[in-house]
Amino acid sequence: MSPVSRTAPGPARRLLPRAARFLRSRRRVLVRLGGWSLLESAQTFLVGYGVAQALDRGFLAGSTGTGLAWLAVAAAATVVGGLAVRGVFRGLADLVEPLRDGLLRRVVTRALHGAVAEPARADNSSVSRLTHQTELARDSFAGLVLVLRSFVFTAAGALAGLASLHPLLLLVVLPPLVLGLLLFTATLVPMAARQRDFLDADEALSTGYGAVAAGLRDVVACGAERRTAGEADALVATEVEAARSLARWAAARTVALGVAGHLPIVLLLFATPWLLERGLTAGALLGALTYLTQSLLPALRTLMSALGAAGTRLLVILDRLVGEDPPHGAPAAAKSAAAPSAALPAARSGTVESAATPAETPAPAPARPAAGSRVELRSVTFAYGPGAQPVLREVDLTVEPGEHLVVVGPSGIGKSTLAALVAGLLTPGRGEVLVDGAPPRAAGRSAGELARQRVLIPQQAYVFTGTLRENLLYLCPDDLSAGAPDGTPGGAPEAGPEEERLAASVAAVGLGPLADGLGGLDAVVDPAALSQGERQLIALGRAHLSPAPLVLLDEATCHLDPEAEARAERAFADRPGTLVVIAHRISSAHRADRVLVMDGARATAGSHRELLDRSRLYRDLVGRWHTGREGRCAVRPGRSRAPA
Ligand SMILES: Nc1ncnc2c1ncn2[C@@H]1O[C@H](COP(=O)(O)OP(=O)(O)OP(=O)(O)O)[C@@H](O)[C@H]1O
Repeated sequence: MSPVSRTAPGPARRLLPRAARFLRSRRRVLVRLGGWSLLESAQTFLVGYGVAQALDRGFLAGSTGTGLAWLAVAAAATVVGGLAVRGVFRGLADLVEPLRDGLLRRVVTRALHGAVAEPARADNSSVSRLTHQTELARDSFAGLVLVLRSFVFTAAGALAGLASLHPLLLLVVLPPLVLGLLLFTATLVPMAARQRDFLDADEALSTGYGAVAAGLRDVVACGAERRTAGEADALVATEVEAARSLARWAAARTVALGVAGHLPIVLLLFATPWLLERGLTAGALLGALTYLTQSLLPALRTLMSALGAAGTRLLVILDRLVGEDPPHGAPAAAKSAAAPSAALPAARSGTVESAATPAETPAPAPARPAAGSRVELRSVTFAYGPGAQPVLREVDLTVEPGEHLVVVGPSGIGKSTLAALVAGLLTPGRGEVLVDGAPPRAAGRSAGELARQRVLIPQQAYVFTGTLRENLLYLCPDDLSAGAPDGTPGGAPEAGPEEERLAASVAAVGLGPLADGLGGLDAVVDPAALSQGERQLIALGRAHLSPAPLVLLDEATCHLDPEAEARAERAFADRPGTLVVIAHRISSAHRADRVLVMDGARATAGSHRELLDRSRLYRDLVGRWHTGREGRCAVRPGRSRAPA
């Protein structure tokens, strides 16, 4: 029924021995619960029996007093039932809390063992197991004990009552009841399997989306959008199919509920003339209906829905908490869900083409940037929402190929927005942005081609777990990244012109000491262990090596000290290509061919000297920078738009 169903021994069979052990060790609690529950049987019996006697011996026999007395018996039975419930709840805690404690102990032990075995690998799912899943298990178990026990004792009381009123009543009521119960029982195991499939598919989907979200920059930068979307679609389709399959079994369960829960009443009414002919009294008929409608069938319905929902949930959760230890907490399907990121290692190692779909295969690109791109903004207006004030209004700008432009302006004026527009991450509301005569996101241009056309390094530099070499060659074509003799990307290469270029870029941006400290280019980098400045150096090295003729540095050196920043910027100025720097320090402006001052609606361009004469805002900014009131990274979480 489902493509994700299993043939391995089901969770029920795996858990049964443990459940039996758990219950055996709590015999006394069970006996106490049984004792209180017997009172519930008595209550059920007395309610139906009292109603029948009230009618036959009292009201129909002309003795109102007797009738009322029997009704009083039925009412008293209800009070006794209340006492029984109180006792049951007391006993319940003694059964349920040990289960929860045991589960918690097991989860903590497993998490600690996992952490000791693999310290670098955090098992975050333990938190969910410790809190949400153990609570769910406890609540579901408590609900099931209550409902199951109540059904057994209520059914015993009701069936005894029916038999005492007229044995033939059992003949009418029992067959549909048993048939419905059998049907229901038959759905239990497949339903649990479907529930498990659904949970697995759901976990796989969220793991998959998590992986995609974490690797979005890689996906966009490497042109793997279609492939990633295809993999995400497959995960969604699996979950849809699992949900459909679950719904089909839920429908089968509804049929079982109809047979067991409604057919006995219909049959009883249908068989009434036949029963009356065989000595059934009106009181007994009313008593039988009371048993069915007030006790037996409500208990059955509660049992079925509780077993259906809480039961299957409990089975699945318990299996997860106490079942076989998965390699490190993740279910099999969840691991396969990491599939979208499978595209990433190839992409990360620099083989951009290997990550792109055939339709998106980028055209061969020069290994070194050409003279540079020409960037034009023609009357560009951009706002972040339909009703929002434009951040840029009617901005015109031309950056010539090979030019080095520095953009300055007060915080929040739109400098990063400008960079994102040029990089093609945003599209202007009005006007046009052209890079070498075409919009960066021109129709037909793949993400891979876009990555070869320009590099944008934001403040929050992106470094991934992999070797330093892989990080640096991430945006390079194959000729440089496939340096290993066997062509294995990222392998230890032989010295050659490409290796020299790699070394030259490392030296140019000032990455040498960091590379040495890490253990060389083939040392594995742990992003979390790097400082922000170190991450920026690696991202700068990556941009420097890329063949893109346009480099956009959006405060990409803000965590470097002034000397390191100057060195990195010099490296980019010396690199062929067009360079646009969103300035972090005014010293950047001194090094530029031209400076663009953004001032709300206006943007003025000129050399540093010219702007000191012409722009009051520029003079202010220079003054502020010199007095040290500017120059910190203004990272705003959640606003990063740029793949590095
Ligand atoms: N994703 C976004 N959604 C809505 N508004 C945004 C978004 N990103 C930026 N803005 C707003 O657009 C304006 C310009 O932001 P932008 O980041 O381009 O300025 P900036 O000059 O680069 O600032 P800073 O120097 O502080 O980095 C700001 O008012 C900012 O709050």
